[in-house]
Amino acid sequence: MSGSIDVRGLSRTFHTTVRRPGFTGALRSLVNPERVAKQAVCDISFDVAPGELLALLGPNGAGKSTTIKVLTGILTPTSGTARVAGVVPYEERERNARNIGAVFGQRTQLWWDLPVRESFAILRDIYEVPKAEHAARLKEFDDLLDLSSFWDTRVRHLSLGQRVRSDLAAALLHDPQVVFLDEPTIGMDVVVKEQVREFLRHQVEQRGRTVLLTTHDMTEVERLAERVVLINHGRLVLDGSLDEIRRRFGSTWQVRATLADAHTEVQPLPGIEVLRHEGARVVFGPASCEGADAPTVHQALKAVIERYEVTDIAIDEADLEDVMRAAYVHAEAA
Ligand SMILES: Nc1ncnc2c1ncn2[C@@H]1O[C@H](COP(=O)(O)OP(=O)(O)OP(=O)(O)O)[C@@H](O)[C@H]1O
Repeated sequence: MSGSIDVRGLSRTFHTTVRRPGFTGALRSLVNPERVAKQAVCDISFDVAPGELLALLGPNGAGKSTTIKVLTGILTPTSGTARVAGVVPYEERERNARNIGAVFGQRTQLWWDLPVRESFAILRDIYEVPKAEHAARLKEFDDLLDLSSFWDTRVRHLSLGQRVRSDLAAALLHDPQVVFLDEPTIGMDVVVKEQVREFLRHQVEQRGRTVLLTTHDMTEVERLAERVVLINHGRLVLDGSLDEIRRRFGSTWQVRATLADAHTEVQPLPGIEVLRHEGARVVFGPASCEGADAPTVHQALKAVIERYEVTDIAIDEADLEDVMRAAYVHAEAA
């Protein structure tokens, strides 16, 4: 389907040669190489609807980049299938390249020794974008990303933030339906990060582009994504909206209460534990971080106020960083 991503039972194994230590080890490795298999992605399935922004999350080495490399046609899967805008990326790389744009935050697809604007012109010719359309799009991107202040500079002299903004523009100049972004704002300052996020929001909300994003930045996830897919050790462990994930793993709240009478005997409440108790100060938390019975922070607040006479009460809600940490811990234990 136009603009959609469809991944079914995708697996990718890498075979590498282990280098034995020392000089004799190196010689033995040369004569009798020891091969090990690493399953980077294992039987994952998910889809992204046209016009949706999905965040693909997971700890280091989880298999996110490998997945993106398959979807951009750089890698062939060991088994399973992938379709991007109706095209099998690793079978029809050129056709896929016309439908997609990709930014790998750590690398550039621009010509190192050319000024940015010349790289844009080369890409215009490669993708056969009409001149007027190219100029109009460049103007639109300049308004959002402030490119003209540095687009006559050679790529090798750009700062990281300038380079990634240029890469983003370059990836989208041929107006692809699907955009892959692998840690696009890594190492950027907060102002540039926000500029890039605003640009991406525009691409999704105004231009209806489909975006698959990997990031370790939870603020980015919170600002941009409605749905996330979490992978761990190459396996998909979670696929849901941010709201669902918060409901499931976000019960790491604490309710801090000051009791009117410091001698009150404090007992746990249904689904609520006493985490700390010193004189009049009591900290309550969820008895379990999962399950349908775990009370929400608001239910806990109500329960504490109904049960105890308090002179002061405050809540600390879990932020997305805590929620994802709980989800990772759950994935690790599964
Ligand atoms: N070309 C390769 N050859 C051998 N192993 C590889 C290759 N590429 C990736 N791997 C391994 O596959 C696993 C998944 O790597 P991948 O780069 O997909 O993870 P990631 O989720 O993107 O991690 P990060 O968040 O650190 O970027 C890792 O264990 C990695 O070492």
